[in-house]
Formats: sequence, structure tokens, C-alpha cells
Amino acid sequence: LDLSTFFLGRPLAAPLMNASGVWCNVTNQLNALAKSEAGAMVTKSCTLVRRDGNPEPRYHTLSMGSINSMGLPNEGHLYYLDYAQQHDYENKPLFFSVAGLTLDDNLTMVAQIQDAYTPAMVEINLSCPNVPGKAQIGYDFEALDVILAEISSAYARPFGVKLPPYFDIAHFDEVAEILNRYDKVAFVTCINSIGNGLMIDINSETVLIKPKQGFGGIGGEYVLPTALANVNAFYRRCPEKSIIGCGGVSTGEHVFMHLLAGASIVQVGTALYEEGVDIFARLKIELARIMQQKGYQKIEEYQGKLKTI
Ligand SMILES: C=Cc1c(C(=O)O)[nH]c(=O)[nH]c1=O
Repeated sequence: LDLSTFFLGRPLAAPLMNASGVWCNVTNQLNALAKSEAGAMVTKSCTLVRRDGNPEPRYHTLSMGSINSMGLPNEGHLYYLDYAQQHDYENKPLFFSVAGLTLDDNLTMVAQIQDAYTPAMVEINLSCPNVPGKAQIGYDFEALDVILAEISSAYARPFGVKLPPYFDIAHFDEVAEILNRYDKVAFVTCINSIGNGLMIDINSETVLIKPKQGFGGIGGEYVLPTALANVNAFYRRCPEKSIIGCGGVSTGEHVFMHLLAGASIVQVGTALYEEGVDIFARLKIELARIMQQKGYQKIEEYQGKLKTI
């Protein structure tokens, strides 16, 4: 069975990749992704300079997912630019996640990425929920409009955005209306973790992570319905753009759901953190089996074809 697909004109062996932030902070992790069955890969969201991130413990596995308040630990943008320069783009596409702490930092980073003439595709992270004192751009619609206008004029190539989850139809409408003003926004990645959840250990009667009094982004099974809704909402509202699905994926069935909802590529976060890069081989087998059972030869036969009743 053929799981190959295309994204912005580039061939992918499979519609699977890591979610930014998972298994992509340092070179040996990125090399493992490059060697894995993932069809593409993305770097950890970077800032202008290296960051330690929040104090530990800052990630905890939950019964149906994960909670994290990493605090944007990363090696600084030049580290990932170096990686991007030596990446084998024939092997698989590389996405470059950018999460500047200020608009100027974002503009400086995308300018350097542009000057490096790297084939990597930029994913602007507008949804980091864990930098204390920084409200998510994705929830500040005026700031969202400004940053897209500024990056569109500073960066000559197509780029994408990583959005937080939205929970109100009026917000889907408003954010899509903003995104559709920018032709250079070629793809939309939905969703980032559901921000500022809280989980409790009843034995010790404490929270599970140290930063932010235990508040952190929720990932995993818990977020699948919200992720599917955001993928389908923006798929319906942004017909000129591609959607990358992220959230709640740990089986081939979840991958199939995201593709049916309109995703062109499906990212894996929490399940990748727990299982390691072999998960991509397992997801390919499980997806292929589902397609075989349903008589599908190619992904485009069902991609985006979710039926309503
Ligand atoms: C880039 C920071 C993010 C982080 C983080 O580094 O805390 N965690 C997430 O779940 N999503 C993010 O976007």
C-alpha cells in the first residue's frame, strides 16, 4: 500500500511527523527522526538565544496523555539553522519551528533563515502556553494580525503557523478570516497543547509539575476531539491552505481520523515522547491496514472527505 503524499509540492513517503517540541531539541534526536519512518520532521521551537526553560519536573505522563510546562528550552536559532544546513532534504522535508519572545526576535530569525536559503519550511509557533508572563499570540487576534503582516513582508517564502486550540465557532471564523488575508500563510498546524491544565497526585496531595503552580499544556488522548475539530474547522474555512493535524494521535485510527478531517500531514507528540521514533513504523502499518480494509489505494481518496449526517 502506498502511503506517499505531497505537501506544498514536496513528496513525503508517509503523512507522519513529530510535533515540535518532542524528540527534536538536539542533534542526536533530530538524526533519529531523520532515520525514522516519519515522512517529515520539525525542530523544537526556537528563540533567538539558547534557553534552559522552566525548572523540573516540567513534564509528566498522565493516564490519557501528558502535562508539560517546559518553558521553551532550546539551543537557540543558530543551532537549528546549522542543523537545517546539513539536513538531507531528499530523505524528508524539514520544518523549522520559530517561537520568538518578541516580534523583533521573530523577524530577526526569519530573516536569517531566509538569508541561509535553506529548503526548510518555517512554522511560526503562535501558541506556546508556558512562558510565564507571555500571553499566547494565538489568543490575541490583533497581535496575530500584526505578526502575520510583519512576517509576510519580511519573509519572501510560504510559511505556516502553529495554532492553539479554539473552542468557539466565532473564534474559528475570526481566526480563519485573519489567516485568509495572508497568501504566504501556506499551512496551518492545529493544535498545540490545550494550555494550562492541572493534574493532581492524591497520595501526596500535590501537583505533578513544578512550574506555574502545576499548570501546563495538556496533550495526548485527552485532546483528540479538540484537535480533530480544529483541523476540520480550518480545513473548511481555509480552502487555499494545507492543514497539518496534531493532537491525540497514538494509533493508525487516530491518523486516519485526522486525514479524514482534512489534515495533509499528521504530527505525533505525547505518544512519540512515550514510545520513541519506532512509533512511526507502527502507525504506518496500522494506517495501511485500515486503508486495505476499506479498499483505499491512496490517501487522497479519503483525505478531507469527512461526511456529515
Ligand atoms: C514552544 C513552547 C511550547 C511548550 C514549552 O516549551 O513549554 N510546550 C507546549 O506544549 N507547546 C509549546 O508550544
